[in-house]
Amino acid sequence: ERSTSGFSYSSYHTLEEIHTWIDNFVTDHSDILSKIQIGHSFENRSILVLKFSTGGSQHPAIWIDTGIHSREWITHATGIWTARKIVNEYGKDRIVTDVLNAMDIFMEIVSNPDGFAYTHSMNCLWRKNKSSRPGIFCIGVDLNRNWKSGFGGNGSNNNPCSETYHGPSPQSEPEVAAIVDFITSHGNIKALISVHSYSQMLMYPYGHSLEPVSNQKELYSLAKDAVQALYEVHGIEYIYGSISTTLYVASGITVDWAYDSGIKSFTFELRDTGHYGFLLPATQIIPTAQETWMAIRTIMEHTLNH
Ligand SMILES: CS(=N)(=N)C[C@@H](Cc1ccccc1)C(=O)O
Ligand SMILES: [Zn+2]
Repeated sequence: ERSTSGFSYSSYHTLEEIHTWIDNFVTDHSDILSKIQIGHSFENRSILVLKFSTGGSQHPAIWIDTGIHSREWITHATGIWTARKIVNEYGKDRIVTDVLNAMDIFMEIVSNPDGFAYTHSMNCLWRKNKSSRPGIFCIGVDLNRNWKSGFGGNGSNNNPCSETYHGPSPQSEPEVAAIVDFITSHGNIKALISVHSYSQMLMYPYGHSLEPVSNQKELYSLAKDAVQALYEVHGIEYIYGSISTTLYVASGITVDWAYDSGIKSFTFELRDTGHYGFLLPATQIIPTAQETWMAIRTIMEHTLNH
């Protein structure tokens, strides 16, 4: 009898429900799972990371974050389903078993806990975190513009009332600093996947510049394979390419910082293409998670072998 047996993987959940699920899920799978607190949010909520590990010390690892933009609820739900998929597939699926026998996986499901709580209480379309500073009367920094690479450049905004406000300085936000500190001190993260919604895209750096990254061919080819694996599940079509050429120029973003730190980095924009947008019905959670998993699994396999 799993203590998570009452949890619905086909529903959206509150922060408290997710934190309770994390505790129960770790208890149910304590042989392979542990919970790490990497910091606190601006409003002093715990920032939690799931660690999937079969042992060893400082295994090369893969980082996955969801929910950096709090209104993108499909991403947290996809993260939760993916976490269960990983533990269920270990020992069954050859790729997952090979990956976890050689690598660790770190997954941060609620990467913006203050904003996420706010989407449940006050404003379901809140995107930023909830930081405030003296003399500034608009709240929140865009946690996907607060990273060092290209900080303050085009595709970010220095107006605190903007949805893409980059904050006063790189890593000024505790939610970003916690990830930077964790990944930097770990020192052996090989790949990073940062999950957003919506648009149905799989992208890689750079966002801050139109210039191609040095291993553009590798990332393009992997994105192509991942998008094909995703398509084969439910026939959903993604476009793929570098962020700046596929979507728009955006500066101070997670994946550019990761890439500049020597990490192969990708970012997803999950379903849909705008019909429901951020308010994607819960009936699409499992189909979205199932197809996204096949793309993530493709990226994991490549990371293991390259
Ligand atoms: C709709 S949205 N806010 N997820 C779009 C998201 C696109 C993006 C993702 C990753 C890196 C750069 C840019 C953003 O502007 O932050
Ligand atoms: Zn987003």
